[in-house]
Amino acid sequence: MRSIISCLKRRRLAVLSPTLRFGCSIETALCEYSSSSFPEVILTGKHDNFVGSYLSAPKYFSTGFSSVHGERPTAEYAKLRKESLESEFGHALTYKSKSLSSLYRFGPFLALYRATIISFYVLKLTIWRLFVHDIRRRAVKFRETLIRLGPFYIKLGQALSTRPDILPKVYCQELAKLQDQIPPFPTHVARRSIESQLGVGVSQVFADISKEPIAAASLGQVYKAHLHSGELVAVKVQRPHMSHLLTLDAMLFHMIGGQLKRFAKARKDLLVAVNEMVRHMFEEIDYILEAQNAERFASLYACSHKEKIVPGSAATDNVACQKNDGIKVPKIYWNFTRKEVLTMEWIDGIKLTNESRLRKANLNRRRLIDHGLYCSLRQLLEVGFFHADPHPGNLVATEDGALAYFDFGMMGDIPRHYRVGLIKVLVHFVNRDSMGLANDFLSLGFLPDGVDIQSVSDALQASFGDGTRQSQDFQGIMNQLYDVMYEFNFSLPPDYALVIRALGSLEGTAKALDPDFKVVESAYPFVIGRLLVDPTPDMRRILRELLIRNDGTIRWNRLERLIAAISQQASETEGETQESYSNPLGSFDIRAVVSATEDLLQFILSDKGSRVRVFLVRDIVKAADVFYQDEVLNDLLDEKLRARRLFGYEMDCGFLV
Ligand SMILES: Nc1ncnc2c1ncn2[C@@H]1O[C@H](COP(=O)(O)OP(=O)(O)OP(=O)(O)O)[C@@H](O)[C@H]1O
Repeated sequence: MRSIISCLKRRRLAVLSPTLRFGCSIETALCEYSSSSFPEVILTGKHDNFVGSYLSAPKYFSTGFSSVHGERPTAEYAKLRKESLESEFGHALTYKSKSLSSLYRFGPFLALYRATIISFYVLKLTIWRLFVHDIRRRAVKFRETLIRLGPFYIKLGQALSTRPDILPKVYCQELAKLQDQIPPFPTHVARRSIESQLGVGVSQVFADISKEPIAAASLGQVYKAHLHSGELVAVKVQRPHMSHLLTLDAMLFHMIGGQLKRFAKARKDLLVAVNEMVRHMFEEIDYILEAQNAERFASLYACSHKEKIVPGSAATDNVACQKNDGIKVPKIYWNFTRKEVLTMEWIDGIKLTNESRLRKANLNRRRLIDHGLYCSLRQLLEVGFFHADPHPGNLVATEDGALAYFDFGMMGDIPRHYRVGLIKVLVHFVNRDSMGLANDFLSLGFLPDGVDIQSVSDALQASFGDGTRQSQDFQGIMNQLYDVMYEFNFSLPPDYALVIRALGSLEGTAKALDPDFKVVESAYPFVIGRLLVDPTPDMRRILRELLIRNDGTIRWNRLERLIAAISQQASETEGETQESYSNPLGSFDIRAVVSATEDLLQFILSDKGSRVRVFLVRDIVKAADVFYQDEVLNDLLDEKLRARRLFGYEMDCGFLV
């Protein structure tokens, strides 16, 4: 409380008082603000007809005004953005004027009021914890408290659920249950918001709209409506005053967090992580950005893209596209979309958790899982732009067997070196190469510089245990890794936290269809495919690591699996398969295999491959020995069928004797 009062005295609560004046356009002003020297404090500007408040998060502003994913915004986007802002802030002096100006006039008191409420709940929780020592009960209470505290804290809890580097595992598991916990807000408020955002009456835009929301979520709720043209649409309307509420809570949280850091030995990176989460939250309440994300996602994944691999290139968006019905994304109606209202095509779907409806619709679950996993792996390992929250509420099956994605508010964009890093982690994990894994974690920034890498490797090696890990759940594997890494003060870079969230959500969703589903195992053929088709040096190095041990010996079992996968792919390509559909996960261009094999042979024949050649010759001699001494040879001589299976044609094996 003292800190709030001191901030009030120092007038750092700019959000609540019209301290800044400017005489330029809204965009220029906000851009200037974003690059101003203000710390993470809310900024308010008042200039005749403009009152606004924003968290000074430069990335947030840059997303909105100067760059979208590093590109200049399209003219259409900039126009919509401007309209949205003007409508938002214009209303400060129109129909919402009273409520908003009173909000600002009484701002400091509102902040104090809110701070009191938050303190009350925090105090209650702290006292309760003094009497309850069971960590699971504590975690449940923590989750319940977050729900009481509202959208900001619910979203924060959802984000924290993927951060076992910040919170204990039990808490993370409990917070993962935080979904759609807020009751819907009244429809008349939603209608008013639609009208104010679109600038016309609801009946002028929609021929009809459902009386009650079809779905309510933490930040908004969805209505079903018909346009006058007859098209069925979903209208997502944001909860009122969302940006103000989030801003206020974010600011108070930041202030309290700052003080906590001073008094308690809070982790240094905690506030950085929370700031990143808040940034994502602000992105989520910008439906124009969400609509853009949906279109980008559709253009990349709603049809099958064969990436043109440009050796060494970082850009992966240059894709050629063939139509594929496997993935669907709702089409955006830009004319009826603003910052707080999103109008999109209505997609009728069956929730993946609704087993009986899926069965009735005669949908092939295996196909749904494979397509979902294939799409997710392409997002994470191939293209980089990914849906960070594919939980069962955001993925539905359509009657024709496609998978539809909803909710593009939380998206991640990982650069190529991170994607390669992820593949390395997977391969080192499968190889149980603890030193490789430890080095990956260090180079990806999971571990602080100067960490004793040998100790990390030893701890990881010990955790590999009895060798059953490969078939474990992704969540199980992560939990085990976290347990090990916790000792070494590891922290997850925000992008990776999102990747892990995406994989965790995906596994949860797939498990709703198939309780035995394992992400890591199922992803393996895809990873192999990536390694084969991508001829860049780093990928070739990983392929070699997969097949050849550090000491130069060859992993024959892996090679055998690889050859089996290739021959299956070859037979599918030739149309020999009897299956009703071909699994996209193991599909790759057979020409790429030839090129990969050539590269591998070149390596073996090069100077660097001299050790491998020694082991190769040794293994061949050993194998020949087995042929001479074992019954295998007799079997071969006796059963020509076996010979045919081994060599592909009937032969006289006599020469071997
Ligand atoms: N285009 C659509 N067609 C049909 N139903 C939809 C559509 N878009 C959303 N829905 C329904 O509305 C629900 C909520 O939508 P969405 O997840 O986009 O909202 P949200 O406010 O972003 O939720 P969250 O709290 O998960 O961020 C979805 O789970 C889905 O059931």
